[in-house]
This record gives sequence, structure tokens and C-alpha cells, in this order.
Amino acid sequence: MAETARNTYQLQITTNSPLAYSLFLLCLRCKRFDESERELLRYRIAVASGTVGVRADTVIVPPCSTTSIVSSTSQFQQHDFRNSHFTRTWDAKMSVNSEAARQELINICAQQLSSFQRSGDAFCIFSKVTAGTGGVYGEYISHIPPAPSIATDLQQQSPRTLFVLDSSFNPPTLAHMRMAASAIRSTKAKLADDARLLLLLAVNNADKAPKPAAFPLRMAMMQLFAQDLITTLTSSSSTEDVHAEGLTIDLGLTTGPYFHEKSRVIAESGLYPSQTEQVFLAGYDTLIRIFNPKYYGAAGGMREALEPFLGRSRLRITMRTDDAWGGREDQLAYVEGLRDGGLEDVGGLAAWCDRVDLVDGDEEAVSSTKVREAAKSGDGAALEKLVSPRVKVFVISERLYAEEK
Ligand SMILES: Nc1ncnc2c1ncn2[C@@H]1O[C@H](COP(=O)(O)OP(=O)(O)OP(=O)(O)O)[C@@H](O)[C@H]1O
Ligand SMILES: NC(=O)c1ccc[n+]([C@@H]2O[C@H](COP(=O)(O)O)[C@@H](O)[C@H]2O)c1
Repeated sequence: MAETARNTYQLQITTNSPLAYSLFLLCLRCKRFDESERELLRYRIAVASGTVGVRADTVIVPPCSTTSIVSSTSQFQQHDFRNSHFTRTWDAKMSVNSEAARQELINICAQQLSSFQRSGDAFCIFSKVTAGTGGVYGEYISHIPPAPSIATDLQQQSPRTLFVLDSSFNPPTLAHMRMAASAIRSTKAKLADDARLLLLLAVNNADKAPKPAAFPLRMAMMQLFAQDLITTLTSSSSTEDVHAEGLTIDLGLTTGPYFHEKSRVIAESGLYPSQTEQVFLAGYDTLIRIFNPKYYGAAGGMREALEPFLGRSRLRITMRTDDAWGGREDQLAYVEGLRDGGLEDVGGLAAWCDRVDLVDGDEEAVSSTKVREAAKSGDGAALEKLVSPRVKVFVISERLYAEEK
């Protein structure tokens, strides 16, 4: 092991991953850490090719917490990530068609979820997917403690605009994809530097009890959805897509069911620059709920919650013009009504409407509910029109929603 900087250690091993993990953790165990060290200790392990999707692993160990990290086992599966930042790089060769690769993805997501839930934190990023010249590549990340040095690591491509697609991802649909793609295409920014997409899964929902699929399966589908989205954005020869190269998609978890909470914990995480403008991508049905005082407790609660939220965030609202929410004109009229006193009537400010951009959606109704119904009845042709290719393979292969009541 060679010390390459005061607090950075590089351990290079050329072997397949199980042995590499063991040796790596053994080295961590043997090392005594100086509790006065202010900086994080960074270990990097490189493993030889031959294991699906694995190229390199990095563990960043905060001082004073290493005993719990290396306490019990050298097995990757039982490793306690609570105080560590773990990234695992994968590449597009990881095929959703391989049962072993899917299982590995689900296992990693389950570990990441349990690490997040034990942490008591309100927000984390568990994975990053990037559009590169050679295709899609990305990293799995364990729960990330809110340490400044790590925040700096993740800020290398500081976004001016952070699009946030908050969803139950149960499962992610083509409607979600079109909302995200349309938002990304709407920016003329050089995306690698100026814009970022965050796919955010709330482990608590304002209205719904947790239902199938389990959260690790949804996290796995977020990963596949992100790859499909990048494929969509980069495969077209249209000039509007040229900036997608370099786009990073962060995958996150949050405990907060409400948008004002999600926005605050993202801002307070330190993972994005303070001047980053958040743009939440949501549907018309969700806009109605954001401006419903029933979610905000006592009188004045809505204003207290939404004023700081809409101060830092915009809402890009996609109209949902299938039968449940009325037609396009009705939806435009609802927003006009909010501006003309409707919001003040419920304790809000008419000016909040300036933070809302209403955009057209698809005429055809696409929803996660429809996907679950199609999956349950084994209707592959319907699935094709509702979800992206990798998500479709995952839903069918893992028999998701097949038993749903
Ligand atoms: N077809 C659509 N058009 C416009 N917005 C949509 C559409 N589908 C989903 N959304 C929006 O995307 C966000 C996340 O959606 P969500 O995960 O609740 O999907 P859903 O299809 O509405 O789910 P479910 O069918 O399980 O209720 C919400 O703000 C929702 O309004
Ligand atoms: N007032 C609010 O902030 C508010 C109200 C209803 C739902 N939500 C959230 O909107 C997101 C989408 O909700 P559904 O999955 O129920 O469509 C969820 O994260 C949910 O918790 C927020």
C-alpha cells in the first residue's frame, strides 16, 4: 500500500473481486487511524476485469469511525456502509438480460437502502449515471455522509439547474421519461456543466402506503430507467440532443414525502452548489396536491412551507389530459384561477404561479398503475407502450406485479 497524499492511500490489486475485497478490507483493519485527522481517508482498489461490470472501487473512510466499518467481516455483503462512502463503477456491459447481473444490482440496491435507512439522514444519492462518448457508465454509491470533502467530490460538475423527478418509480414509465427528456431538451445549457437530473425516490409517500414493488427493486429500475433515458437522448441524430453527452443523472433517496421538505434536504445536503436552481418535474395531478392546504397542518402552514420552497425551486408541470383530470383548457384555466385569487383564498400567494411552468403532455394515458395492470395480465404488447426497454425486461424477468391484488 502506497501513501500518495497525506490522507489518500491507493491499493492496487490485480485479481478478481472477492479476493480483492477481502484483501482490501484486511488492509483497512490493519491500519490504525489518527483520530485527529480532519480530512477523510480515501482508499482506492482496482480489480482486474472478469467480474461483471466491476472496474474499480473506492472507499472513503471518515476518521474516528473506522472500527465500526471494519469490525466484523471481510465479506462485501456484510460490510457496514454506515460511515463510509463506497462507489462501485459499472459499465453498460452489465446486461439486464442476465439473471446474475439483475440479482447483483438488486442486492447492491438493498444494501444501499438499508445503509440509508440506518443513517437517519433525510437524503442521499446512491448512484450516478453518466452519458459518455462510449455509451453509458456509472457508479453505485453507498449512503453518503454529509461530509464537506465528499460534497466537494460530487460537485465537480456543479449544476446551475437541477431537474428533480420525484416519483414512486413503481415502476418508472415512458411518461416519466418524456417529462425528463423534455426538460433536459428545454435547456440550451451545456449539460455536463450546467444541468443535472436527479431521480428521487421518497421512501415515504404523502398519500400512499408502500406497495409492490419493494424499494430495492424500484431503485434497480431507476438505474435501468436512467440508462434508457440516456440511450434515448443520445441515440437520436437530432441536433437538439447533442448536449446530452456528459449529462449526469443522480439517483437519490429521501424520507420526506412533501416537496418543500425534499427541496430543503437537497439544498442542505451540500451536494449541489447553493445557487443551484431546483426544477421539480411533476404532473398536473401533483400540482393540485402541492397547492392543497390539507397537507400543511394549521392555518398559515402552507405559506410557511411553500414560500422558501418556491423561492429556490420552480415547478415544471406536465399536463395530464386523460379523463381523470379534465382537458387541456381546464388545466390551463385552473392555473389562471390560482393567479386570479385562487391561491390567496387558500392562504397562498398569487405570485407563486410565476414559478410554475405548464407544459403539454401526451394525449395517451400512461401511468404506473397501467403498467402494473399490464404486467399482471402478462400483456407484453401493452408494456411495450408504457415502459422503456430495460425496465420492460426487468418487469417481465423479475415477474413484478404478477401477483398484485
Ligand atoms: N402521464 C403523465 N403525465 C403527466 N405527469 C405524469 C404522468 N405520469 C406521472 N406523472 C407525474 O410524475 C410524477 C411521479 O408520478 P408517479 O410515480 O406518481 O406515477 P403515476 O403514474 O402517477 O403513479 P400511479 O399510477 O402509481 O399513481 C407525479 O408528479 C405525476 O403527476
Ligand atoms: N403537498 C405535497 O408536497 C405533496 C402532496 C401529495 C403528494 N406529494 C408527493 O408527490 C409525489 C408523487 O405522488 P404520487 O406517487 O402519490 O403521485 C410523492 O413523492 C408524494 O409524496 C407531495
